[in-house]
Amino acid sequence: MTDLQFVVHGAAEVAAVSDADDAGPAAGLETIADGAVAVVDGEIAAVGETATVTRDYPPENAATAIDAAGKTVQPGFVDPHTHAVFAGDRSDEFEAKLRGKSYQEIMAEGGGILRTVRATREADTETLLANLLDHLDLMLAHGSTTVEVKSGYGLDTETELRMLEVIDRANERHPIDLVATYMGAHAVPEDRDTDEYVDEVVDEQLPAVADQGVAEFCDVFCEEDVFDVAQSRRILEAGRERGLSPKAHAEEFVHLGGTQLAADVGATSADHLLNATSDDVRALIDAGTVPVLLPGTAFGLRTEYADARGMLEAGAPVALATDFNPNCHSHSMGFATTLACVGMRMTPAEALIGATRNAAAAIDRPNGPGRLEVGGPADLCVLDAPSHVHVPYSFGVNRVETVVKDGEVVHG
Ligand SMILES: N=CN[C@@H](CCC(=O)O)C(=O)O
Ligand SMILES: [Zn+2]
Repeated sequence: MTDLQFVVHGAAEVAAVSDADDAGPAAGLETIADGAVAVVDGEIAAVGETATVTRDYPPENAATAIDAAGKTVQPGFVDPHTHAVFAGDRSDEFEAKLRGKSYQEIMAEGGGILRTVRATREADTETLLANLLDHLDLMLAHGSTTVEVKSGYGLDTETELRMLEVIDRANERHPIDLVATYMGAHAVPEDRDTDEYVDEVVDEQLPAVADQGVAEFCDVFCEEDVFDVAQSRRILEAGRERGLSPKAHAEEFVHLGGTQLAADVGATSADHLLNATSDDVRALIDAGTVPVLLPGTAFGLRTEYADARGMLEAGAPVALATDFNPNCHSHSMGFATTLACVGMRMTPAEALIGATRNAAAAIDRPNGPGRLEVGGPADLCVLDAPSHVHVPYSFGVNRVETVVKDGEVVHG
């Protein structure tokens, strides 16, 4: 006996995302007018026109039914790049940047990441957990149902482990599925030699993280005046030997070679890519490494955006993320899609695919979240808007009305 858990019906549009049968950046998106979705035992049992779906799955038999007249049903967003565990407030740096200070100048003065490191080390674990849960509540309200979270504001074994423990505990009690990334190589701690710190990451932090089994990925900030390509390679290879899949922050401020490195080490994703070249993009495609673009970061720093169009036209599965962190204070994947469209000339359909299915690929979830298809997990949003286009179109407004995780209403 199966339980009809949830039916949403009469939707102006169901934006069904699945694997792409054809080539093309938005392939795999099917929009169904007067659509419906039925969920049985946490899995999507039917997607299609309301008349067809409700014949087999009558809403009156469902534990929960939503009449979605005038509304859109789409997959829950997958946010594959955040730094959401931290303490402290850097809103004054936002003002300093508006007055003309650069991110690197702030960092060189001991602000930026290192300032958040000081605040995070001083914060107790319960405070870090409460902060993360607050951020996750906002992300859920904006339609994210799976979120990657990095450590990297500890930069010592004890605090890095505490951050990862906080992610693990939040994952236990929050509806959002969390994916943990260890990023001890997010910055070089104050008054430390970089090579010595890389030794610590490789010989002390990584083994401790791997022993605890609290992270799936290992990330590194491969950037001028942070970790160079050789240091980044050492860390990512050491992580891989200990079972952590590589990721890299690459070509954010200068072109250093982090993208080629990500491809070389078989990274799951290479992120930022503001200064990546077409050869870099080719290397990512050949290696099966997903490019993750973070348009909120470029927007907040008032820099050029990454070349999303060039990547899409080369055939890359461009993913989008918020990059939520104290320097990029947006919890909203919807806003990321607006910036992707307006700032990077992606279409709303490409942005939806980038924020769902491609984003799931960027955290190595190729068959689960970020899709709305029969047999997939019932993670979806109902938008108070008549089509998926209204998400990027309605900038500054959250169109997410209801969020469903595993067939249960968890928001709205
Ligand atoms: N660029 C490096 N790391 C973060 C910023 C972290 C911070 O400034 O606190 C990012 O991906 O944007
Ligand atoms: Zn980042």
